[in-house]
Amino acid sequence: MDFLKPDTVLDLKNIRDELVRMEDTIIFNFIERSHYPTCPTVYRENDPALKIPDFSGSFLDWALMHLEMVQSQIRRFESPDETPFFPDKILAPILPSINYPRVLASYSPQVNYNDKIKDVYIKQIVPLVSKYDGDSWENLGSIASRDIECLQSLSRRIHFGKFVAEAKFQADRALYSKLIKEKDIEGLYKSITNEAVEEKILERLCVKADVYGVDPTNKEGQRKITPEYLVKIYKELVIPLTKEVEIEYLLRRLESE
Ligand SMILES: O=C(O)C(=O)C[C@]1(C(=O)O)C=C[C@@H](O)C=C1
Repeated sequence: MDFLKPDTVLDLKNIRDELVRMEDTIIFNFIERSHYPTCPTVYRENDPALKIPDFSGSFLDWALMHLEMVQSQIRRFESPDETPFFPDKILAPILPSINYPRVLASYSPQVNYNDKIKDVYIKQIVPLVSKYDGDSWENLGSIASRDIECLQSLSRRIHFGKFVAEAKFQADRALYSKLIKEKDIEGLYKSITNEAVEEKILERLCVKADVYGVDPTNKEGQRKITPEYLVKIYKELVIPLTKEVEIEYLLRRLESE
């Protein structure tokens, strides 16, 4: 899909194809993270053993915030599919602006689930994907770097819910306008849910985890990722959060009419 061509961005088939491609990015980012232990020091706020000058927060927050500041200067957050974890810290680009045509409602940047995504990642995903429970002082920088890759790919996937929601809204304005006016959250969940699509995703993830998670020339070797926990992460976290983004986006959609 091409963000300079709105028609390609709001085509549900293109959106779903892009979500499928993102599965590979997310799986390979989990595999990279799986070489390291949990390393709680990376996530502990204001750890006395890891003092960071002039900063309140965790080592991961420090690294992510500074990376986002640089990435904002090279236009990362001008792209409508990117959502910053530190929206108050992003800087003006040093490159000329691209002026993407607007495809999402103007309030869309305010639909930001990154705090929740970071919390869920640290508490629920890191323990599942890590090699073992423990610290690794010599790898703090590598682990934070892998975490940032995991977080940014999860954030992009989950916030893609905004494109899905906009495409669905435009495909049936009458139905969605009625549900939004009535604040019928249950009705909205029902109409955005497509169980067949969800099942297909989970089936495909099982196969991908099976194939990508182990050296194909040594199937008895160590598994870096298992179908069980990949399906669990998608079923219990990624898909539900994508739907939350869709609902929050839709509930405000009539503001933009
Ligand atoms: O593809 C859609 O229609 C979506 O809304 C996205 C998604 C997902 O997160 O993958 C979420 C809800 C649907 O039940 C199916 C899939």
